[in-house]
Parts: sequence; C-alpha cells; structure tokens
Amino acid sequence: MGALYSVAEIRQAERAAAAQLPPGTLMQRAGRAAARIALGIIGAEPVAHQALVLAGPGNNGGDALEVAASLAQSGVGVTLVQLGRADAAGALNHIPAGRQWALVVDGLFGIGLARPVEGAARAMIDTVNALACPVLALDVPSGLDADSGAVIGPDGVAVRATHTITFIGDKPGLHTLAGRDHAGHVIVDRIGIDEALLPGASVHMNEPAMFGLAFAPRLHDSHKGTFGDVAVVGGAHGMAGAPILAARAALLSGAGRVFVASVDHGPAFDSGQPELMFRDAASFNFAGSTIVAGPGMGDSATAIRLLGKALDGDNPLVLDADAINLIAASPDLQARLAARTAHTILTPHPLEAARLLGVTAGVVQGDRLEAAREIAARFDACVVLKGSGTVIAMADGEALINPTGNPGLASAGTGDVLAGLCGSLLAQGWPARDAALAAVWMHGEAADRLVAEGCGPIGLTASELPAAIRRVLNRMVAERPKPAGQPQS
Ligand SMILES: NC(=O)C1=CN([C@@H]2O[C@H](COP(=O)(O)OP(=O)(O)OC[C@H]3O[C@@H](n4cnc5c(N)ncnc54)[C@H](OP(=O)(O)O)[C@@H]3O)[C@@H](O)[C@H]2O)[C@@H](O)CC1
Ligand SMILES: Nc1ncnc2c1ncn2[C@@H]1O[C@H](COP(=O)(O)OP(=O)(O)O)[C@@H](O)[C@H]1O
Ligand SMILES: [K+]
Repeated sequence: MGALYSVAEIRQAERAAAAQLPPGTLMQRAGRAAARIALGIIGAEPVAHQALVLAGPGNNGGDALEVAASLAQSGVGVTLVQLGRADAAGALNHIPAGRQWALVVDGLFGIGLARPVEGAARAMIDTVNALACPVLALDVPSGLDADSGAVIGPDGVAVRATHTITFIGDKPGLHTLAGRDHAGHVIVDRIGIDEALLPGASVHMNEPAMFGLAFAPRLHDSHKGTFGDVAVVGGAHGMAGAPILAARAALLSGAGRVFVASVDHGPAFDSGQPELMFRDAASFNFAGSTIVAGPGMGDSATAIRLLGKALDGDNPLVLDADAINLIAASPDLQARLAARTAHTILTPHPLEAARLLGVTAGVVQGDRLEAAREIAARFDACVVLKGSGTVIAMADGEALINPTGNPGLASAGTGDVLAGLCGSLLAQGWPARDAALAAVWMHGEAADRLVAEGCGPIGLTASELPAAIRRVLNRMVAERPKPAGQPQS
C-alpha cells in the first residue's frame, strides 16, 4: 500500500513486462488509461471540448500520441503539438495563441528526462503554466525529477499540472520538494503490469495504515502517571516561546505531565496554559521524563552540557533545532548520539540536516530520501526531514513521504509543535517509528483542517496547531484499526 518506486525500479519492471507483450502494448495501455482520466476532467469543464496535447520526442510523447488518438475517437477536438528531437524551432512546435482549452495533456518528457529543459520545450512549458485550464501530466510533469521531486536544472522549469497519471507505480518525486506543486492530484495506473514484477518497495507514503495500530483507547483505571512526563529543554534568552509551543503540543496530545526546563531564566508560568510546569534546567531531575531538547535552546555552555547529559541518558529523546545544530558542530556529541540505545527522533529542517551531514542545504534537497536515510543510519535514529513532503527515515533504510500539511505551516514555531508532539507520543509509550510517523501525519492533517476551516494557509499560527492536533488525535483513536482477527467496528 502506498509504495513508491525509483525510476530504475520502474524501468526494470517495464522491461520485464514488455518482454512478454507485443511491441507498443504498454504505450497503448498508458495512452488509453490517460485518455479515460482526460475525459473525466473534460466532462466537468463547461468550455468547448478542445484539448491541447503536447508530445515530446521519446516514449512519453508516444503515450501522448495514443491519448490524442483516443480523445479524437471520443469526439474531443484535439490540437496536437509535437516536439521533435532536432526541429525544436519548427512551425509545428508552437502552441496556438488565444485559444481556450478544456485540457492540456503534457506528454513532453517523462522519466527519460536527462537534462534541463531548454529552447522550444521550455517555451511550451512556460506557456502551459500561464494557462488557467486543467493540465494532465503523463507519468511525470515534464521537467520534474521523478526520484527527487526537484525541478531539473539550476534555473529549470517544469509543468505545473492539476493532475498526473503515473504509470506502473507511484514515484517519490511526485510527493516531495517541488513535486506537490507540479504533480497536482496523482493517479497511479499499473497499465496491467503484474505487481510481482516490481521489487519490494523501500519507500512508502506515510498513511494511517502505517502507524494506526499504535492508537489505543484510554482505560478508566488510569492516572496522569500512566501517560508519561515530557520535559522540554530550551528557552534561551529571547526564545522562551519555542519550548512553550512544544510543551503545549505535548500537553494537548496527551502527555500526563509537561515541564519546561529553561536553560536561561525562563518565565514562571504560561498564562495561556497554566498546566505547564516551569523549572530551571540546570537543577531539574530528568529521571523518567521523555526529553524534547532544542526549541530555542541556544548555544551556551549550559545548553551544551544539558544536551550531553540528555544524550548520555536512557530517556526517550527528541532532538530539534539548536540541539541538532550543537550536535552538528561537535564530533563528541555526535559520538554520544550514535551510542544511544533508547528511542531517539531527530527533526531537522533541510539546513539543520545539511549541517549534520556537512553538506549544503541544496545537496540535501537534491535527494531528500538519501539525506534522511544517511542521517538515520549514521546516528542509528529515526529522522524526520521536514518541509513539503516531509521524509521520515529509519536506520534500516525504510523511508516514508508524508502527504499531509500545507504552506500554512511555513511560519516560525510549527516545528516546535511537531517536536513536542513527537515527545508526547514517546512519553505515552510509543516506539520512535510509530511516534514519528503519527506525529508528522497528524501535524499536517491538523494544518489541513485549519485551512479547510478558513484559518489559513495565510496567517496560520503555530499556537493554533495543538488544539487542532488534539481533535485529529482523538478521532484517530476513535477510528483506530483493530489488530487482525478482531472485528472492525
Ligand atoms: N518505461 C516505462 O515504464 C513505460 C514508459 N512509458 C512512457 O515512456 C516514458 C519514458 O520514455 P523515454 O525513456 O523515451 O523518455 P522520455 O521521458 O520520453 O524522454 C526522453 C526523450 O526526451 C529527450 N530529452 C531528454 N531530456 C531532454 C531535454 N532536456 N530537452 C530535450 N529533449 C530531451 C530524449 O532525447 P535524447 O536525450 O535521447 O537526445 C528522448 O528523446 C515514461 O515516462 C512513460 O511516459 C509508457 O509508454 C509505458 C511504460
Ligand atoms: N510548505 C510546507 N508544506 C508542508 N509542511 C510545511 C511547509 N513548510 C513548513 N512545513 C512544516 O512546518 C514545520 C516547520 O518546522 P521548522 O522549519 O523547524 O520551523 P520552526 O523551527 O520555526 O518551528 C515542519 O514540520 C515542516 O515540515
Ligand atoms: K510528462
């Protein structure tokens, strides 16, 4: 379920399938499947049924020709614009101006795109991106790297589709980095290829089925000690809000008791959430607490000492923000992190991940899956590489891409909320993998619900997330899947 395949894996399955079929079969199937989707989209369009089909020089263009033929057979008026290999400037290659299209079908380039798009193809993509009509991309929006979700080239362009029909198997690049903006709604069509021809996927979409069994209803016979203690370590001078956001998220997602352990002289209490308990981190007894280290922690000697203590202990641990930066700057702290045996989750954004790996953020973003896996393996921890299409990676190489969330989350403090939520689930006894997957999914889902209610994406604030996460979490518990063998109510 929700498997994602690399281009190399797709190519391998395609070769094995094609060897058993008459030539052209897969392309015909791809074209017909895409034409069905195209007709579905056109059907909802009030304007005259005029479709623009763009066909590139390779097999993606071959798919487009099949779509054009199918649509024409169905009575749709089709304008076909072909892009030859050599005659990039030919008269055939212009998109007629001033026309209203019910749909554009993008069959310029698929998984064979090998270099940045230039010349006539680039001009076509710019033209398509300026149109207001729906755009159906065949296999991959032209210009997008199906493995990484990057637009190919330093100053590259890629089609912004409203829909993408992708063949044989789903692809990670459609769901992370620039992928979500370019692919739109993704439809997977196996084009009749036996699933057995595909390898066991090591990358999946992060869906409730991946972690849903961890949700448990609360027993009546329980008390605050049952649901764990969370201690958020952070709050250097001027940054007192960051640990409060993490702590509020931990409390509203069910931790029994939540402390803010300030590295500096922190506030005495949070008037907005008086249940939180404030302590001086230097004298706080962390025994038995799940530690969330990093929000607004700074880089003082106290912060470094407290972080070292947290790394050496056997408390479940979430490392965020400044904690990650301090570790990145210290081989000693790195060794202590790698030596840990208790549950550990790291939640870097791309720049923090880059510091950990000693590379640039551009390198991290160029291959988010690989970067997250590398950090997970190096430190034997669960890694949450944040951003659109957050990647969650485990030390054994398993990786997932998260589909929830929206640009409303792109404001200061939302990462603190995520760290607090991860810590809360760990404190309630969840293993690191399940805690990270569920936290990332619910954090995004809460933001999506807030947007649906009109509270974003513009102006969504981190403070609004904890209550929305609480609603998502309680619904997930109520609707949790039952273990196999038990009746699903
Ligand atoms: N494999 C499958 O599973 C199935 C594949 N199917 C379909 O085939 C697609 C893959 O087809 P593909 O391998 O022919 O590659 P494709 O994406 O058409 O692009 C390569 C062409 O573009 C050219 N070209 C590249 N970059 C360029 C640039 N920047 N600017 C200009 N030109 C550039 C390149 O030229 P060359 O580099 O050789 O000079 C070559 O001509 C796949 O996505 C799916 O839609 C389905 O039919 C059924 C099953
Ligand atoms: N465009 C986006 N789409 C989806 N999620 C996003 C987007 N931008 C940011 N986020 C999420 O918001 C959070 C931001 O965290 P972070 O960068 O650490 O911010 P901060 O440190 O200010 O809290 C992460 O969970 C990230 O995945
Ligand atoms: K395409």
